[in-house]
Amino acid sequence: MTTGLFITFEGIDGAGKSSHIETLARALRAAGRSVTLTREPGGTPLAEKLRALLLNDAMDALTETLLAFAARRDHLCRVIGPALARGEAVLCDRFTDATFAYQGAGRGFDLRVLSYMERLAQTGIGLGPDSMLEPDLTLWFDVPPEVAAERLAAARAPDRFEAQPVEFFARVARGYADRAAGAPRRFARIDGAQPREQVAAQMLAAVAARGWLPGAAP
Ligand SMILES: Nc1ncnc2c1ncn2[C@@H]1O[C@H](COP(=O)(O)OP(=O)(O)OP(=O)(O)O)[C@@H](O)[C@H]1O
Ligand SMILES: Cc1cn([C@H]2C[C@H](O)[C@@H](COP(=O)(O)O)O2)c(=O)[nH]c1=O
Repeated sequence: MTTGLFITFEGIDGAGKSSHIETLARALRAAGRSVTLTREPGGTPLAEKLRALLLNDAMDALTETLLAFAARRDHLCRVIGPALARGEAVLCDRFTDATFAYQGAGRGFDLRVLSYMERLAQTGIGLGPDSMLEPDLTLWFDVPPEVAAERLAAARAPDRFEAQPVEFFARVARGYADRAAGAPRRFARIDGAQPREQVAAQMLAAVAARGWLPGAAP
């Protein structure tokens, strides 16, 4: 039985997820929670090796998908599941919605196969043999692809995904919108195009609205 809190951060590259995850960690710690901060692909020694392959080596969409789910399974078994069982808040920079957005909407990989793999990878982690573990909340940083591209161009050398054209990110953004429409209670849309302080305020309000931070009544 899991007793913790599982919050994921999603959005296209350059949306501002990584800039805000630490802010939420600090707020939750100040509210008395133990926090595990982690990311996908990655979060374990094995998954970090798979991340390096996924971000740097050329491969087809099926190979990307298999690597993403292999990394996720190891991460769930070794880090996320145990932290939730200890009652911690797990803040994860990307999770399965990224696979639906990037490999599904971005690359055109079959969404029904992704749904099957999602169930396979996320079942048997803390909740009992037949229950699929899902985030309690997904903070979706929604930013127009052109804005994200401008930010990234100013920030760093691109990896294999960040080097994709703006049309790819327009498809990925639609993929996130579709996932959000399919799970409106789990998703909170954050307008990531706002200045940082306003983005942080939206994020904290979304968590407080669920009763996990002081400030807003659930
Ligand atoms: N609200 C904002 N306004 C302007 N610039 C921002 C904002 N949020 C983040 N940035 C800047 O945009 C760039 C990308 O931000 P960040 O790395 O947090 O995005 P990300 O969503 O984690 O991207 P990736 O998924 O590619 O790692 C950074 O240079 C960051 O400083
Ligand atoms: C989990 C996951 C990630 N990706 C892509 C999305 C990003 O371009 C990179 C991760 O880089 P970040 O700077 O940490 O955001 O990987 C993917 O294609 N599929 C996935 O399942």
